[in-house]
Amino acid sequence: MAALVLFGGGGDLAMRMLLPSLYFLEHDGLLPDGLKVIGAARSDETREEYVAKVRQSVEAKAKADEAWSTASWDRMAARLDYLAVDATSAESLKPLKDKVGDGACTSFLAVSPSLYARIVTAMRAAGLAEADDRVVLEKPVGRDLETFREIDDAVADAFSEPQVFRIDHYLGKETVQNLIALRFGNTIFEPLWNNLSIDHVQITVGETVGVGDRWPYYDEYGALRDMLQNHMLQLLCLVAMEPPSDLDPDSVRNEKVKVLRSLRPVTHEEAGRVTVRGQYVAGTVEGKSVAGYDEERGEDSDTETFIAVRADIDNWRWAGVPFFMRTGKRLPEKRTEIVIQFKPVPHSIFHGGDPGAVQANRLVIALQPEEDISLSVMNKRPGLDQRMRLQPIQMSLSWGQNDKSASPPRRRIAYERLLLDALHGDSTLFVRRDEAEQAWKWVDEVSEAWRGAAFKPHDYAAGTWGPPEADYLLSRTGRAWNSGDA
Ligand SMILES: NC(=O)C1=CN([C@@H]2O[C@H](COP(=O)(O)OP(=O)(O)OC[C@H]3O[C@@H](n4cnc5c(N)ncnc54)[C@H](OP(=O)(O)O)[C@@H]3O)[C@@H](O)[C@H]2O)C=CC1
Ligand SMILES: O=C1O[C@H](COP(=O)(O)O)[C@@H](O)[C@H](O)[C@H]1O
Repeated sequence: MAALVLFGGGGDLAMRMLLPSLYFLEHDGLLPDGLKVIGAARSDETREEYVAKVRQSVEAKAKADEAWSTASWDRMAARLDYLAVDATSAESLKPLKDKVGDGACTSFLAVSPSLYARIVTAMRAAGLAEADDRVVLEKPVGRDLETFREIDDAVADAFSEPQVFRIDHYLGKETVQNLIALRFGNTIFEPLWNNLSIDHVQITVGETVGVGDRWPYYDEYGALRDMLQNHMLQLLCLVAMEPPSDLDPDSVRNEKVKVLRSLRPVTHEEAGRVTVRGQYVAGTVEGKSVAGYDEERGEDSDTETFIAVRADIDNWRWAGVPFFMRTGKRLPEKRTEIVIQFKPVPHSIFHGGDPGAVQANRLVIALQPEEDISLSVMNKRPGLDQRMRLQPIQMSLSWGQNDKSASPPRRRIAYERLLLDALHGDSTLFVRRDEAEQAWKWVDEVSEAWRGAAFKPHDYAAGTWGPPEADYLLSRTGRAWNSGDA
């Protein structure tokens, strides 16, 4: 790969995530030899101004991670270039093509998705969509199945599917990949990974941040389209998919598509029972008073900033196993986790005295704030009690737990893995067109089921775990969300 072009190279995503990721890859000697990195946006800046801006952002992040080295930065700076372009105009992109030269080019569209169709059309006319070139698209592509198809048709006119890399940055997170290792690199879990042993699955993505200045985008999308359509359904797929025959992109993605196709549609009649919408009002988060969503936006809105859903997967493995998902802004904690709740023992021999003496096993795959995989198992409480007493203990299955002397590897930005894979042409951790279509189809059904006043979002105070209805979603089935205390 000769060049990586960052359209929107001066924007928030590029400055906070992409360029620091490229620096870390450079620091670890992982960038391809000779790769040029070209920022491209409309702002009229010189190369020197752009490089200085990038340095500021990268240095702060690298120093915080104790990975700053001027030698690494000098190598990275030598690759950097900038060109002022209007990426929607083929004429404007011609000088960019000259800068890229004849080698293969990967273009990352870190711009508003509303520009994607026009940009890829212009790229094609400017010679930036040749057979060896690739394009990386940020989510959300479209707002529903129809708009996804409109944009993706334009992409498909310029690039063939193997050249298209649709990013879902959750797939670049280390623990998400570790889930694949856990499931398919061990024999002990797979025989239990079905409706005979698993009671239910929970996926929580809790954020303390509010929507703030992002409301022009967010108000049109809401939590359903911003988080559930992509990150959360991807996590669900990785938990629920059948073992692929290998790790080839199509083998993995074929299995994920099968899961998405097996999701039971949410009907208008069922929506009140299996979905909960919420919107934060003023409250307190991490000790600070914060405004409600409507106040941030400046007028009333029916956009949900919280969603909880019960999804059912209609296939042999998962029949009768609900997947509960919830995500929201202004929740009490930044906590992202997958909980696999196993069934209780069929008959307890440990009775009397201890209420709930035998607790069912629980596998918690934590992605944030810490990465960890832990399994709760029952253990004898030490002592000479006449009746044997049990207690749950947490077995950590994470890296480094057995070697306390080893310092853990730096926690990588999810984009490091994904940028590297895109540069190498490996699309295993990227979303294929039919996968995105299936996810939109299910999400469109949910959105359609919400028609009518009954489905306006419930208020929840900022700093709480959403409206009480989200707890009823589980409690009415005799279950409860993981409190995260264990
Ligand atoms: N920020 C984040 O954390 C996340 C962002 N995303 C997605 O990433 C994408 C970018 O988001 P974000 O960085 O926040 O957005 P910003 O608004 O911060 O940046 C957009 C960039 O696009 C450039 N731009 C706009 N129009 C053109 C044009 N016609 N030609 C060339 N460049 C143009 C702007 O620069 P200029 O005005 O100089 O042209 C700017 O650099 C979006 O798709 C977003 O949904 C996804 C997940 C997280
Ligand atoms: O894509 C998005 O993700 C972030 C959450 O990402 P995380 O890696 O910090 O969990 C979310 O805040 C944002 O609204 C959404 O667009």
